[in-house]
Amino acid sequence: MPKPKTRKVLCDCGKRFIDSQSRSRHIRDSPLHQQPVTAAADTDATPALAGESDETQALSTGKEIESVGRLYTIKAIAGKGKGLVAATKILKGTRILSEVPMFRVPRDNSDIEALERIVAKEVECLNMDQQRTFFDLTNIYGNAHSRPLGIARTNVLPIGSKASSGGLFPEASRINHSCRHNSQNTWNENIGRLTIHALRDIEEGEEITITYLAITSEYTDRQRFLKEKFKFDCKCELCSLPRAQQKRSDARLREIQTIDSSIGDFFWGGLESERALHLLHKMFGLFETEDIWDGSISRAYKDAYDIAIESGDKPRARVFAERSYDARRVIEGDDSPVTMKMKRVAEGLSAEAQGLNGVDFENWLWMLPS
Ligand SMILES: C[S@@+](CC[C@H](N)C(=O)[O-])C[C@H]1O[C@@H](n2cnc3c(N)ncnc32)[C@H](O)[C@@H]1O
Repeated sequence: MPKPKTRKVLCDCGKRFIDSQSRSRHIRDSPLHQQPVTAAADTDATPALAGESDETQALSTGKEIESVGRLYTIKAIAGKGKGLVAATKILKGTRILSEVPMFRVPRDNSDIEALERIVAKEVECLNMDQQRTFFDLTNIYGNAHSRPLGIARTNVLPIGSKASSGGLFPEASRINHSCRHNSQNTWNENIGRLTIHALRDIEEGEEITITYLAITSEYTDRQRFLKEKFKFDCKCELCSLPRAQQKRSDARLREIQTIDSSIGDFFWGGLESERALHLLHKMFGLFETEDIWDGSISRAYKDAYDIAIESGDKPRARVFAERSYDARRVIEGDDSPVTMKMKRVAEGLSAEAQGLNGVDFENWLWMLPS
């Protein structure tokens, strides 16, 4: 009976888990990882935008809001209220926007009256322009709360490494959801701003989207969650696939989750490192077919790094650490604490030339037969 290893699986929020399955459950269920919200927007409103985001200080131009940096425009989008649309081609890894919040609120909703008081006080402290921006944001809570609280709960985005608070953002809170999102929102503690990065090249005129889902689940689960929490039927590219393709996509997403769960077995001695790497290699293939380019990529490379380190395999660990770092730079930038940490990890391991290239190198890396 192999002796269980004690190495833990680290979540982006800083919590440690005994295996990847527990981490996945935590990501799925924890409010820490829940994304923003909203309701149908009134498309005629013309908000004055706060001038706190450097790339995107905005000018009101009638029904559309143009950004000075010209990376995006805020405009009405059929069936979605307002949203952000690329004003030019945006390359993968570009920081599309970085914003300080208008104000922060605790994400613990257990004492709703206390929360209501906090929000009311924060709104009172905003200047006139900021108040206009705030009150133009959408409110999916109708009369269930006061309007300020409804808006705050609808649009709050996670802040901080533990995401115990959330922020209200003049522009980032306008970003709509897609299950095949092309951008990623991250709180960057080093610069005290929320950043939005392009996960892939985004064409001029294409909508900029993030995901409101903690993990990409199957079609029916996605639809149920988005309807319950965000009050809309998702008709994104993935959700609009013909039924047969939808089923194949669901099967791939299930397989990704199964592999993610089994990787944890390695750390308990229930899976050989070679088998664990083969599974991760398969998962990368599934990511590619499913067009997934988000934090899953850097997390999977980090898992591969952990496996190599646990096996005392520094040459592979170095390559996986570098790849995790590269993937992290794309979604968060060089100045994020997580990226910087991964860079230090990679640099702490010496590079060993394998004398291999292309397919041969990949076969060596993933322990595949040549
Ligand atoms: C945080 S807000 C996004 C900005 C919002 N569209 C606005 O006009 O301010 C989230 C809300 O936008 C709408 N929304 C977001 N993504 C959507 C989508 N893919 N399809 C339809 N509506 C969407 C929903 O009403 C959702 O509750």
